[in-house]
Amino acid sequence: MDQSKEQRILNSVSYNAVKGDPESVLDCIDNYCSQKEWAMNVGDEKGVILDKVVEEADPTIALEFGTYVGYSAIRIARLLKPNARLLTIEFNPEFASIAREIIEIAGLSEKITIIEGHSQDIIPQLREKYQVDKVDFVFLDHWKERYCPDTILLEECGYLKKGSILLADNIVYPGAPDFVKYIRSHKSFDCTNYPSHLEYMKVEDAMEKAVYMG
Ligand SMILES: O=C(NCCCOCn1ccc2cnccc21)c1cc(-c2ccc(F)cc2)cc(O)c1O
Ligand SMILES: [Mg+2]
Repeated sequence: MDQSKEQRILNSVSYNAVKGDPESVLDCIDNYCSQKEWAMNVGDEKGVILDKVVEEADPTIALEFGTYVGYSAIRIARLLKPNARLLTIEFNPEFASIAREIIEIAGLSEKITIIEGHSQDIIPQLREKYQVDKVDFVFLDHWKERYCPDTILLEECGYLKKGSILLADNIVYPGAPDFVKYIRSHKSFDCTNYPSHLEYMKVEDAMEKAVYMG
């Protein structure tokens, strides 16, 4: 059976990256996806914005929706302080298993927990099953129509505290108009837009940061 694009990305990382070196894994994925096959990683341009917001948040508990092959999970986890951890949710089992291998190559398996399932089912389980009390940083990069309902669910479940930072990918392309409308009009969120480009393309895109004010 033909290999998937995601399997080919894993092959490239496994062959070219330096084991235990997250930067070399990120560079390998960016090189492969800009030169060989486009893939929906946040990429190196928007990745710099992600880095800056993660550094600003300096999270103890970080949450990500949309693991894919683990690129942004590695980007986030490489910046976390010693006892901090990232929980990342992926609903596609093939993607989850490929991400697990790529994260292992990056040497970040101890800091990252991949949870397989749908965000709407996992979010209510985070407290009991994953000992999560509050979430300091959330990266939204899954189905764009889930950004808004999942933000509401996070708030309703009481995971957001004063200063919790949300960062959403693909605000322009593919776009998340209902999320943007909701978050910018919500009195408890302080929003900032970061214009950028779609990963590996000249197409316009943007990220939106929303700080929860309690
Ligand atoms: O669609 C995208 N991402 C989402 C994947 C599925 O996510 C599903 N998914 C992952 C956890 C999870 C948890 N619960 C439910 C669904 C859950 C996505 C798409 C594009 C894109 C841009 C241009 C194109 F021509 C085609 C595609 C770019 C991006 O940066 C993206 O992030
Ligand atoms: Mg994205």
